[in-house]
Amino acid sequence: MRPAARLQSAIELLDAILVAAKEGGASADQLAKTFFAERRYAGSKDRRAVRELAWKAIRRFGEAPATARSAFVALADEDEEIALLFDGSDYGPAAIAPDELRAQGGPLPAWILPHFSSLIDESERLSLLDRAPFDIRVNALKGTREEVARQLPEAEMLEQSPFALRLPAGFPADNHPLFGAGLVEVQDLGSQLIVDACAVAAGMTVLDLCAGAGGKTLGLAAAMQNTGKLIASDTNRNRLQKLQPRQIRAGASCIQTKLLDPGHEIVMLSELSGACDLVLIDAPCSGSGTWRRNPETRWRLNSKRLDRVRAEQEKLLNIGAEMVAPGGHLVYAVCSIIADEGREQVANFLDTHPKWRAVYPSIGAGSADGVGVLLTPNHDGSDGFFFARLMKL
Ligand SMILES: C[S@@+](CC[C@H](N)C(=O)[O-])C[C@H]1O[C@@H](n2cnc3c(N)ncnc32)[C@H](O)[C@@H]1O
Repeated sequence: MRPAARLQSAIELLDAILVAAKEGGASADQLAKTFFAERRYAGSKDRRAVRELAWKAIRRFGEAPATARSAFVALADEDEEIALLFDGSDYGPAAIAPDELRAQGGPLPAWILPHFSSLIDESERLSLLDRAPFDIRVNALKGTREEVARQLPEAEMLEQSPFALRLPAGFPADNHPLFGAGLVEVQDLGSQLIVDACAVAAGMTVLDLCAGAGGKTLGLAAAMQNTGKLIASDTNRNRLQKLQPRQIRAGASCIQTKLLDPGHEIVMLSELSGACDLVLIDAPCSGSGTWRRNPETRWRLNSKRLDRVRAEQEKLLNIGAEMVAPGGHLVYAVCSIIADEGREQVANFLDTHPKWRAVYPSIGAGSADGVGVLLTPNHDGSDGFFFARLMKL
């Protein structure tokens, strides 16, 4: 494909991403896969170039542009290489008219800025849309970090967490034997630090209430040395089903999964009521801490959705709290840098639950945000997360 044709394809892909963001359709990654599957004539270099252009536009505009073309026309004002591609040639985009609509605004949605934690300064804001690094967690049930690092000479050992390694972006993980053998899992440093904050030990009874596909559950199983009772629950069958092959690969046999009916969680978990040493609530959230990885999710967030996830988080805190044994702990986590989902959510829980206290987690990263910890891309080199460790008296 000629460069102008690549730009025209990027405009078409971005239009599909804009429609999906508006209507709650497939993710940008999924749409890109379908887009290229339907255009077999595009070679791997074309696909990479089209994707890079589309993602450049996604990262550049915090609020959804009216059309993909308006985004690229605005980008052309800032980047001469893009401007030259509006050449009106066959398969390329038409030349830009002087009065054409241009997308406006900065890389972050203006409405969200007042909601950020007060720790999000200008340097953090600039880092929120950087390219995310590629981190892995070594599965201590199968090997040591040193052994894995010897097999991955390009890996950097991350000092903040005991099993974390960082690989160069674009590392071909898919067919690597270490992944197939369950020796390593792809997992951002921030997620690994949340597992560290759980401070679980062999033989404990642990509930991972919002386990999803079990990224953190597998880390917990390794920290528990595959002993004790580890229940992974979720209301989403598809996500929870993905845990099974990962669990087998990782050799984590102490995990039991439990599919929950929304609205009936407490009854369905009644055998764990007041019995858990640790409950992890990795709650659904705005995802504002992972915009580096999924920048188009900025276009899906609005104040109504934010209110909905906050209410869901409050409900989950109450469910999780019910399951903790006296003297046991609850770790509440969100991949968000929005104060209402993090610091304020936990402050509200403590105000309304007098038998609970916050305990500052001893981990090697983050900044204190209220009684919890905020991890941020610039300060910690991880995705953005808030988490707090609470004890039931
Ligand atoms: C942030 S994701 C969890 C990610 C997962 N812990 C991991 O490490 O990959 C939040 C999860 O909460 C689940 N969820 C939402 N409402 C729930 C509820 N009422 N009870 C349990 N899980 C719920 C969602 O289905 C989703 O999988």
